[in-house]
Amino acid sequence: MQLELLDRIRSENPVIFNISNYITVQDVANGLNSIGASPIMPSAIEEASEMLQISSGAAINMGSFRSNELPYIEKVGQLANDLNIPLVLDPVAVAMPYRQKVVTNLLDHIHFDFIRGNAGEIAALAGIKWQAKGIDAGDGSADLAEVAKKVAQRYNCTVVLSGPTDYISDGTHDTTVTHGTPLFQIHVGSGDMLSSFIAAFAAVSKNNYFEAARMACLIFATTGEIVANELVDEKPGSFIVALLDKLHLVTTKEIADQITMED
Ligand SMILES: Nc1ncnc2c1ncn2[C@@H]1O[C@H](COP(=O)(O)OP(=O)(O)OP(=O)(O)O)[C@@H](O)[C@H]1O
Ligand SMILES: Cc1ncsc1CCO
Ligand SMILES: [Mg+2]
Repeated sequence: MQLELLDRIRSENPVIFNISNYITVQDVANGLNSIGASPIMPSAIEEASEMLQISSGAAINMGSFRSNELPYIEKVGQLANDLNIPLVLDPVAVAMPYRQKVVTNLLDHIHFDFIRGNAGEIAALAGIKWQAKGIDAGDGSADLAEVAKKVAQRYNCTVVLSGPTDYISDGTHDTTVTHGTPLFQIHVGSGDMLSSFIAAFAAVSKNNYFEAARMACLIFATTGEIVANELVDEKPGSFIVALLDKLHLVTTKEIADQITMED
């Protein structure tokens, strides 16, 4: 278990390029900053190349794209592939038909090293029956480990299917992260933060992308769990502030202690 990837993010301070959604962009930027990475969120196609050349990871979030931005999104994906920069896709609400068409077209032209979504989103990409609900996971009865594995094999990448349990698969290896707190669900953008964190962990992982995904999930979920244990009531506003603070301060020892306490 490479918890030291957290220390490596803090010492290397990798630049992480993001196409974010406009709803949660500030949480994603502050989350990356808190963990020790350096976020950048450009929008002009003319500067995509120079911005990617200074980046060590990239995340594309499909939460609020406009159709006229699709050429920019494709260009960023192609450049990240050409430059060998680890690339994460967050296919927000991809069970909706128009988004499904756009995202599957993107996946046909660009190689994403990671896909991170909730159960409704990853089930939609797997073509498995599931009652998705907009940006939320929705309901269904599929075997989520199998759903994650199917998408990983279909797109030759590492998949993170997040939720109360995170299922991680690269098509060959599978694991789960069982830490976290339900408070993540009452803060819109927790998943968007996790997707950008995967890019930051991948940036310092020396190409061990399965471990990068596992450590991003474990450290994010466990930090949230530590914060939630200190909150008296269910307070979404206080949670995000305390989470950003703790992402900056948490040590690998605290994470190790929290997971051995439960495991
Ligand atoms: N009920 C829960 N208990 C524990 N952890 C949870 C729970 N629900 C979500 N999480 C954690 O929240 C984080 C975000 O995952 P989630 O599946 O909620 O993303 P999402 O649905 O894409 O969110 P959003 O659309 O708001 O960005 C993950 O780290 C996951 O482990
Ligand atoms: C609320 C919302 N709508 C599109 S994206 C988004 C944020 C969660 O990804
Ligand atoms: Mg989401």
